[in-house]
Amino acid sequence: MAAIIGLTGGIASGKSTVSRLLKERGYVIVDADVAARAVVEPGSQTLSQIAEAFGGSVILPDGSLDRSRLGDMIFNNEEQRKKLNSIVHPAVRQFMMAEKEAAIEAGKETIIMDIPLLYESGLTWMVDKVIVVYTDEATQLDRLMARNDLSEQAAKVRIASQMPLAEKAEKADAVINNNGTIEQTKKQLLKIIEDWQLTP
Ligand SMILES: CC(C)(COP(=O)(O)OP(=O)(O)OC[C@H]1O[C@@H](n2cnc3c(N)ncnc32)[C@H](O)[C@@H]1O)[C@@H](O)C(=O)NCCC(=O)NCCS
Ligand SMILES: Nc1ncnc2c1ncn2[C@@H]1O[C@H](COP(=O)(O)OP(=O)(O)OP(=O)(O)O)[C@@H](O)[C@H]1O
Repeated sequence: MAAIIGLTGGIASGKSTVSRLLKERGYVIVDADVAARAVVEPGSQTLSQIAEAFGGSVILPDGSLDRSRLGDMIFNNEEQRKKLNSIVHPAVRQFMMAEKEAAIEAGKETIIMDIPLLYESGLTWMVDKVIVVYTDEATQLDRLMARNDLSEQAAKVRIASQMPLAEKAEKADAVINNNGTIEQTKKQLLKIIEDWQLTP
C-alpha cells in the first residue's frame, strides 16, 4: 500500500522548497496551492461562485482571478476568508483526491500531499504521517516580505491567518527546521526519508 505523507507548514516556511527537493528524487507531489489555482481557471464554476460572493471586481479583464485583490479582501477578514474557503476547498479536495488516486494507479509507493492548511482544515485523515516545515517567526516574516514584496504589516496579517507554526510543529510526526541553509534542510529531509523508508 502506498504511503501518503502530508507536507505542511506556514506561509513561506519552505514547503515548496522541500517539495522541490522531493520532486528531484522522483517523488510525486500533490500540491494544494496548484489545485487551488486549477479549480479557479477562467470559465470554471468555482470562479463564478467567487465572483458572485465577492463581486465582479475580483475578475481581471482577461477573465482570470485577481489574486492580489482577493488576497487583500480575505487575509485580514476571518468571515470573508471562511466564505472563500467554503467555496474553494471542496473543489480543491476533490481535485487532490483524483490526483492521489491517479498516482496510486501509476504504481507510486509514496505520495506527498503538500497542504498548507492541513491542520486548520482538519485534513489529517487524508494522510498517514505529517512532516512540518518549520521556521521561527522572524525568518518566516523576512522570507514572506521578500518573496511577495509585502509590507511588514501585510505579511504579519497573512501569518496571523494561520495556526501558529510552533503549534503545527508540536502535532507533527517529523519536523524540518528550515531556519538554516537549503543544504541543512536537505540533510534533515534525507534522514526522514531513510527513517520512514520512503521510496518514490
Ligand atoms: C486568496 C488567494 C487568491 C491569494 O492568492 P496568492 O496568489 O496571493 O497566494 P497563493 O495562492 O500562492 O497562496 C500562498 C499561501 O497563502 C496561504 N493561504 C492561501 N489561502 C489561505 C487561506 N484561505 N487561509 C490561510 N492561508 C491561506 C497558504 O500558506 C498558501 O501557501 C489564494 O490564496 C486562494 O485562492 N486561497 C483560497 C484557497 C486556499 O485555501 N488555498 C490554500 C491551500 S488549499
Ligand atoms: N533555507 C532557506 N534559505 C533561504 N531562503 C529560503 C530557504 N527556504 C526557503 N527560502 C525562500 O523563502 C521563501 C519561501 O519559501 P517557499 O516558497 O518554499 O515556502 P512555502 O512554504 O512553499 O510558501 P507558501 O505556502 O506561501 O507557498 C522563498 O522565496 C524561498 O526561496
